[in-house]
Amino acid sequence: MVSLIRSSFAAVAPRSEELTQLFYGWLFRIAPETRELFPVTMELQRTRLLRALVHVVQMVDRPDELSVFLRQLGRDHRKFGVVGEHYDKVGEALLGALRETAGPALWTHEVEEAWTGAYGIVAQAMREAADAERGPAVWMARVMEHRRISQDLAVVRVQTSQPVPYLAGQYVSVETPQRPRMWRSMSPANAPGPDCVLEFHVRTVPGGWVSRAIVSHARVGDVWRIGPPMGQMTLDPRSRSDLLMVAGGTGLAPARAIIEQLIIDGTDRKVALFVGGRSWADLYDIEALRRSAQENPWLSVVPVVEDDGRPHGAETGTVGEVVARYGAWADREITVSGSPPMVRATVNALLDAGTPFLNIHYDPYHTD
Ligand SMILES: NC(=O)C1=CN([C@@H]2O[C@H](COP(=O)(O)OP(=O)(O)OC[C@H]3O[C@@H](n4cnc5c(N)ncnc54)[C@H](O)[C@@H]3O)[C@@H](O)[C@H]2O)C=CC1
Repeated sequence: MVSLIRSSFAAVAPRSEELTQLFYGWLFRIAPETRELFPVTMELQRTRLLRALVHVVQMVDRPDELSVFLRQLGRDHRKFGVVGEHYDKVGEALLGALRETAGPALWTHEVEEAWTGAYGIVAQAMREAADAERGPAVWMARVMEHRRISQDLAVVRVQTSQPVPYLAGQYVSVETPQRPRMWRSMSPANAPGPDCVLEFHVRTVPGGWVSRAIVSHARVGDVWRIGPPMGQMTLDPRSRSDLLMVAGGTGLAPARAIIEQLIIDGTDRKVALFVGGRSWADLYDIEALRRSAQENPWLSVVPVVEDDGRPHGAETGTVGEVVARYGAWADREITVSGSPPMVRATVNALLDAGTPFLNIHYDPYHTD
């Protein structure tokens, strides 16, 4: 089943635009009521289905991780008001769109059976997790601070009335009043605490409807909706290994949350944090990080910039290149967070340096 899914998906992937248009067209035809679950403009939404599909296909031979991801996704979809029968309609639309995009030569009976079986497993895992969940589908959060760090970057702190049950390093989805129904992933930059405060670091991304609205227009008093925690880039409570964290830009947020958690736990694990920016000005939190390294001898912080950073004591290059120059870090548990190209480049540089793949943790994280 795995190889049939992979090979047929590889064949339709170059026509992803056609596939997603067909899928949504099909879905809204057979289940018109689902249209109102999506934003008014579908432009950005289209790529999201495909990304989720790619992610599932990539993990299909790693059932444990896939199952955690699907259960989180199922719980997350409760916030949309997704109900059981929507899963059947989505399956029908997905298979129909795949069949039409693939064409009869590729879409054999065996391929159809493989996809039907795989979709059944995915939908069942999501539904079961959603049905079993007793906690809230969303948390209401009030913006209590909006600090504009630069033209394109803001730090926003929100407070929920109930604790959001996340672990340091995880991310949540967020919806703001400026952009209804446009949910975006964001990693809290702080460890969970009794004050129910979550801190987010938001940089405007090109064409970023939500990120620009947050940086420029979010106000104290706004009420955001927060979805349940997602992601597997968390501390393994059984592990005693030292850590290496590689963070690019605002990908610093989850690394910062993990460091805060280690401080709370009174760790004795050594932690090396490589924090990258394109230029020195991008390393918006470097002073606080350096102070933290002075106070906590187990923490070392290495700033990395792409342009010549020597005057500031920064290393030069992309953060992945620089970290791999130090060797394989084979005895460390490793987290990588940042833009998808940065994560890809960093993981590849580490693998080339000889790092065991299983030591590297990262999440499928997109902000658009
Ligand atoms: N859990 C996670 O993984 C999180 C990810 N993010 C993501 O992090 C990103 C941060 O973006 P910005 O702050 O604009 O930082 P940025 O895109 O300017 O990247 C800064 C760092 O990443 C490296 N980098 C960027 N593109 C690269 C490439 N193609 N190959 C190799 N290295 C590359 C740069 O050399 C620099 O060290 C956003 O895409 C955001 O969605 C943010 C929070 C959490």
